[in-house]
Amino acid sequence: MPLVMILDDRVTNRNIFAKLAASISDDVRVETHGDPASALAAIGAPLPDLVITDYKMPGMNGAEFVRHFRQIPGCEDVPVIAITVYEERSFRLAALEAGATDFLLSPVDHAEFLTRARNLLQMRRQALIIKGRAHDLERELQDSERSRQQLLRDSKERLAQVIDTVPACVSAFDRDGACIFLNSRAAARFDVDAHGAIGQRADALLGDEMGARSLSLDQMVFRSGVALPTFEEESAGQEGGEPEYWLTTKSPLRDGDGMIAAVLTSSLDITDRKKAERHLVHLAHHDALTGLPNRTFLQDRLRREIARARRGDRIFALLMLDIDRFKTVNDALGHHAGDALLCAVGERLGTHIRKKDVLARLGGDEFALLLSGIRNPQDALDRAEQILGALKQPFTIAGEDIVVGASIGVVLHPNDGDDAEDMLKKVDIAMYRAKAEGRNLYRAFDPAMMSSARGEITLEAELRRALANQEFELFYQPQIDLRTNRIVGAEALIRWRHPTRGLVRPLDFLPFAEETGLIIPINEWVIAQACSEARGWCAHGLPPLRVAVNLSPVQFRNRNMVALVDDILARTGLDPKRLELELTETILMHDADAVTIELRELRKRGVSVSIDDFGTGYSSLAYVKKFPVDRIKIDQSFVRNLTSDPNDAAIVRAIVNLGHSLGIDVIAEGVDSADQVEMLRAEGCEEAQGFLFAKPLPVEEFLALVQADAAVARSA
Ligand SMILES: Nc1nc2c(ncn2[C@@H]2O[C@@H]3COP(=O)(O)O[C@H]4[C@@H](O)[C@H](n5cnc6c(=O)[nH]c(N)nc65)O[C@@H]4COP(=O)(O)O[C@H]3[C@H]2O)c(=O)[nH]1
Repeated sequence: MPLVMILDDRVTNRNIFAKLAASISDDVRVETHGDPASALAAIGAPLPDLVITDYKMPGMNGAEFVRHFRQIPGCEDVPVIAITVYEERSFRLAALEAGATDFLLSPVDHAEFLTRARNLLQMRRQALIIKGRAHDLERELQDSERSRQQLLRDSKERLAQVIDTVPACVSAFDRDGACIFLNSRAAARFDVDAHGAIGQRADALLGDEMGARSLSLDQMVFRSGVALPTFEEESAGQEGGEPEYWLTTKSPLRDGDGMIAAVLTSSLDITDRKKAERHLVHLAHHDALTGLPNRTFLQDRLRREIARARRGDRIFALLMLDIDRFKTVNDALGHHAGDALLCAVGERLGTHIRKKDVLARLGGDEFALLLSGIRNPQDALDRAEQILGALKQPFTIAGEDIVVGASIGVVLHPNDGDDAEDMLKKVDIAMYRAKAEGRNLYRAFDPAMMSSARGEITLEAELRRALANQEFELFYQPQIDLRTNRIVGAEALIRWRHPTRGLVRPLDFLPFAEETGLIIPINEWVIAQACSEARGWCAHGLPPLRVAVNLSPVQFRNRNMVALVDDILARTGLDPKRLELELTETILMHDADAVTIELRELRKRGVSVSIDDFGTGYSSLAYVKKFPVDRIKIDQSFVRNLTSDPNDAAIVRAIVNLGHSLGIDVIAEGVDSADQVEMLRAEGCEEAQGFLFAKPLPVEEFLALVQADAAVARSA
């Protein structure tokens, strides 16, 4: 039953390590100690098979503890893992010299802890078997009546036979450094003949470096008379191949007089295990899609960076970034394109980091950058600016040029936090703020952001309450026929009359509603309310105006739109011809065939369909042919500079011509000047909507405007 001894002055660590060690196998026994002195005092039969000790402890550090431990009979070759936050060579050397077998860096990665501990326990078991066999042989040597010379020759042969059965390279060298035997594995490893090797020196057999190391360690055994603790060593691979790893034990071999005749070295090839261990550790720390470090890796490096920064006056920064419009690309071009975009973003970010920085993918479209050793806070902001610039350049994905951009949050250590979780939370808040403030920008964390971040947590609850308490209302923005100058329809635009914040605009809560799925009930309310109000307008003696409502991609994906619209039209009694659904290109591109079927059904009922924000999405202009639509809405970004930018004028002309060639009407949105109207009219654009005519208006004001318009029409 293997015994694992845990030594750590912190009770939390002790408990965690004890639990981990106990999970290695059912028969493992675990003993914990809080201070080195009591751990040393408690050592007796049975001896521990593995010791895991903290390095920094009050009273005695890890190196001193190991030194004392090694002096206890039987503990010379018990494997010891030292846990240290120090990566510096000097600490490692001190612990190695004192006899530690291996290291783990604090904070300890659980997967790494388990693999190391499991391997060392297994090695220990094998080492004990080898030791037992060597011991038997030694006894035979001592008991034998034959002459010492004869005895040595016989025993060498027997030793070779026994040792040949051991799954390790085993060799013995005498005091002069000459080989007295090699087992067959060692002979094969060193590419020599086992008999021909007898009498040769270690450096001739093992190569200069390994040979010299082996000889000097043998001398230590000759001098001390005790076995060396098991240690790991690395050797150059055969024929210049990958390096090989060994777990080596060296113990004295005594003759009949009790004199040390030779040193027995057994080396177990652990190369495959090392590789498997590294692979496992790699998998646990990397993202499968991009191959970049993952969140676990980042957290680990962040903790180390904090520990290191505490000891010096270093500052470092953590940047978290989220790809703007990633969801749109994913929805429009599919998951493969989304994956390709993430890999391309990862690669581009990779060209902007230095060797000591860490670039990680945290999941979804979120990446993080740990910038270590920056000189001042401005450095971090400059780097954020550079990254924004780099990500603004288009990516070519699936043959399309895609422009994305990013929102970046920045936190600094020690100013913004002194523990990893806290820093991650704050950088997330800063990034969220960058997103909320318009995307494609960076924001450094500011404590004032904490209160608004908490506000966002309650936003979901508030939106639910708003639905239940009917805090939403619809404003209407008139749509004008440019040929007659009459109001022919209106776009319904949602507003939230918040009990304390006043009137909230849609872009301040709709993106959040999209993320949480609350957009579905909200939009259902919008369609029902718009249909119900429009149905009532005729009672005011108004002409049968068209009413347009915006649909969200989420809503189209999750709902049977035909059934929903049928139900609302039946309930409100609105003539289907008066309802228009505004869709974005994203909705059309996603699952185009299914959307087309639904749109055909809706149009059969008389409902009309328009494409909103036309020209801003990914579809080529010709793509619109595929879809059953009645109207294209030219995005306001093209209308804004229509009279000053020839490119925008050309785009508007192309859209109008396209519409006409397909028999589709065109409406321009965001029209706010008479010059724009003139140009649109000259191009043949049928309708317009914008502040020039009216802003979105509360329903009563809108009705008053339409009544006035109708009066003008009557008097004309
Ligand atoms: N600068 C300028 N702006 C003009 C002008 N004319 C109209 N606008 C604004 O442009 C937006 C037009 O609506 P949209 O493109 O569908 O863009 C809408 C739409 O995408 C979304 N939205 C509004 N209501 C709903 C809704 O009920 N459901 C869904 N799914 N989305 C909605 O929110 C967006 C913003 O709505 P609003 O804030 O009401 O902003 C409106 C409107 O006030 C102009 O001449 N100049």
